[in-house]
Amino acid sequence: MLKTDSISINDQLDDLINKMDSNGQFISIVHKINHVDPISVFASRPDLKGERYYWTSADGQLTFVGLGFSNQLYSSHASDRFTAIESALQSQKHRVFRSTNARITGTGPVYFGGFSFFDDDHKGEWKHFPTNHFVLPKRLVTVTDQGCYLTLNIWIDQSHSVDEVHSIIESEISQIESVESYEEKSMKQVDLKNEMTYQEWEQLINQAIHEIQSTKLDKVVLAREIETYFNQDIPIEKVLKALSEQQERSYIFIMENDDQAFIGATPERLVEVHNNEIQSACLAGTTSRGSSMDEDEWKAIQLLKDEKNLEEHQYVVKMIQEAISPLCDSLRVPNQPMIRKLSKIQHLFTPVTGSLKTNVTIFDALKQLHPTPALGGEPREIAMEFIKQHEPIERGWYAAPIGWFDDELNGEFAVAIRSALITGEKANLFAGCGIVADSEPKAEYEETHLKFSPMLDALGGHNHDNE
Ligand SMILES: C=C(O[C@@H]1C=C(C(=O)O)C=C[C@H]1O)C(=O)O
Ligand SMILES: [Mg+2]
Repeated sequence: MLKTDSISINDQLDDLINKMDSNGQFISIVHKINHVDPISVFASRPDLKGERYYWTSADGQLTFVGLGFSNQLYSSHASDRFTAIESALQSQKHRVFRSTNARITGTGPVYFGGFSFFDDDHKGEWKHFPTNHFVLPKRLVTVTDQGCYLTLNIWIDQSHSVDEVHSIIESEISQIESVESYEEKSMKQVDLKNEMTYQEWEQLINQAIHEIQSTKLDKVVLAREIETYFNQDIPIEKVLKALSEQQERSYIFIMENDDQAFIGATPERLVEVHNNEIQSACLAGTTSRGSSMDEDEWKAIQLLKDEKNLEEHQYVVKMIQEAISPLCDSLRVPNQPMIRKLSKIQHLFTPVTGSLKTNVTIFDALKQLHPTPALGGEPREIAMEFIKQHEPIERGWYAAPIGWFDDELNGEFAVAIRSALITGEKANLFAGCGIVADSEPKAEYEETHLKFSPMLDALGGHNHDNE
């Protein structure tokens, strides 16, 4: 029997089923399980392909695997895609049962998903990633420093017996605890297309620079896309494993919807809220890693004093500070950026921390923050218009907020960069960079090249464009 310290879950369930109204409701049963390997858990259910989610926080302390959808939140045509999700959540009532007395972050009714970059619906490549979409996984495995947990989110009504629910719990636990280690599969890239030639890129960047010099536009982030084809359906587990091994200090994510998967390893936190404490991050300004420790350090020092990169960075700091301060009782922003080193690249980084005013939620913060000038530009509206008019790709969920939240509105969102949309044998990769008055098309092109490389490496692909 599943026991809490005082009364068993069975007694509590019995009570709930007896008193429940005829509509039924979601219940969330949280149980501590033996240690499991999250990638193997993800790979263990190919039958649930199209309904699997994966998330590791950038500090590596929290990993989620979601298998099967129990509930979905979305609202097409909402004027405000962020508040619409918060309202949809409020209309759900969840009841949580725990087999330990502790309330562990990331267990219970946790929703995963994201928003599109622009607020209008898209029709092209991103058919299964609408303006907003969140799922409550049927099975959620949470791996933390304190142990592993299985949450089962199931819908019950008066027709369920306690014994039925109990046997579901037992069989799910034993299935998860007995998953076999994931064995890697191999595949080969067969083709790679650049959606834009270098000449088209150069023209686009020159046009942006011209607007920056002659209008109110200060900065605009422009992206390009490459499309790669493989000799078989891309085994997403393989890409996940490679990203997990190769990318440090990054959020590793997979969101599967129907026959598409959005995957990436992004270093950029947009917002985290935990018990009223808020954290955001300014990440903009880029250089490569050095081939020796000395060269690496030299590049970092150059980046810290490079006017053009500092300008790119400063727009982000100023805007995030202005966006969050009305939501906070207190806010801390260091006045100098530091360096954030990733496997192939280093960035200028300024952390932002604060205490939220009462009744302000993570959705309020998302609404204010997206898109920051690290992904959109400055001023926001002019930059967004420029992107819409001139960038020849569909952004979909690229560079948009993705993440999770729970029933107490704690959660974390990252911006979905260093990412790819996978559809069968095809992977569409995205990479962009901040254009300011002193930008040079060639250097910015090389910067996008660097930003593609972690995802291309994880796929086992290669880029021909500046070889
Ligand atoms: C837009 C991307 O990255 C953003 C742009 C950066 C820059 O131009 O220096 C750095 C980090 C990110 O905020 C991307 O990786 O696609
Ligand atoms: Mg840049």
